[in-house]
Amino acid sequence: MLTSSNSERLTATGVVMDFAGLRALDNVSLSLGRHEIVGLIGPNGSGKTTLVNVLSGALTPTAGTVSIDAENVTGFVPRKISRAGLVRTFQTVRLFGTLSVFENVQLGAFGAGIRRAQATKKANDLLELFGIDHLRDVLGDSLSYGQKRIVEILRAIATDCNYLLLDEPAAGLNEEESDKLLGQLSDIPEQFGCGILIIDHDMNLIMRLCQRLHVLNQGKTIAEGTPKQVRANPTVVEAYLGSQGATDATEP
Ligand SMILES: Nc1ncnc2c1ncn2[C@@H]1O[C@H](COP(=O)(O)OP(=O)(O)OP(=O)(O)O)[C@@H](O)[C@H]1O
Repeated sequence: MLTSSNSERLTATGVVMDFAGLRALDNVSLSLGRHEIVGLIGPNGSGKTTLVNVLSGALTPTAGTVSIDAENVTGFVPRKISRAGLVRTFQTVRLFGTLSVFENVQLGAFGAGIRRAQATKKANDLLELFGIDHLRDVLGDSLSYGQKRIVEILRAIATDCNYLLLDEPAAGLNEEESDKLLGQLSDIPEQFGCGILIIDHDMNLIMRLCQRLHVLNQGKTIAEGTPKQVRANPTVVEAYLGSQGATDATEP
């Protein structure tokens, strides 16, 4: 695994997020390099999506800072955050249903200010690389759920982002689709210099895909480490994984 210098990292430091009396995030610090995949896991309501919302500019934290490549971007609106190199996907897929797969991916590049010729090449290359060239002219609305997920991810990569936040990309996928997604995601950091922060409840996917895990419970970080370390952590097993998850999930 390549390592990123400090100036090439997404970093959250001491993030606090309060919602009218509820502390959804309590002093959370996390960092992501451009050449790694980090998993953000924890039980329902532990603050995972809130943290992604803070990182991507949808929420301004009550306290703490977010920086991208050493630039303090705390409180920046999502558009400015994406210009700084961070793009996210959502729990519910947001594709343009009446546009083709190719057009959806190309639009991602246009949105980032990439010119037509280069955007077209980029979309063509990505469809080929991810083995969905045959779906090029299929409309977004006609895709299977798993196909929509991957097109959404390609649309994000087409922006030339350096940090990709994926919120439950495997939700609703069957085992075969989830395995396919694993293969498609695992090369992205090395191939595109784009680090991935992934939230998912599919522990089989998370444990095999991620180099590091960050575990939240009730808004607090309860563990950080490799999948192996996290799986062996009794606090995490008690709060989230349970004995079933701890033994079922495998890593390479
Ligand atoms: N906009 C909001 N207003 C008030 N409370 C909120 C808001 N967004 C989140 N919360 C609360 O903050 C806490 C953390 O929620 P969050 O959605 O971040 O958890 P999560 O770990 O992503 O959960 P899940 O795995 O179910 O998606 C929850 O108690 C939730 O109800």
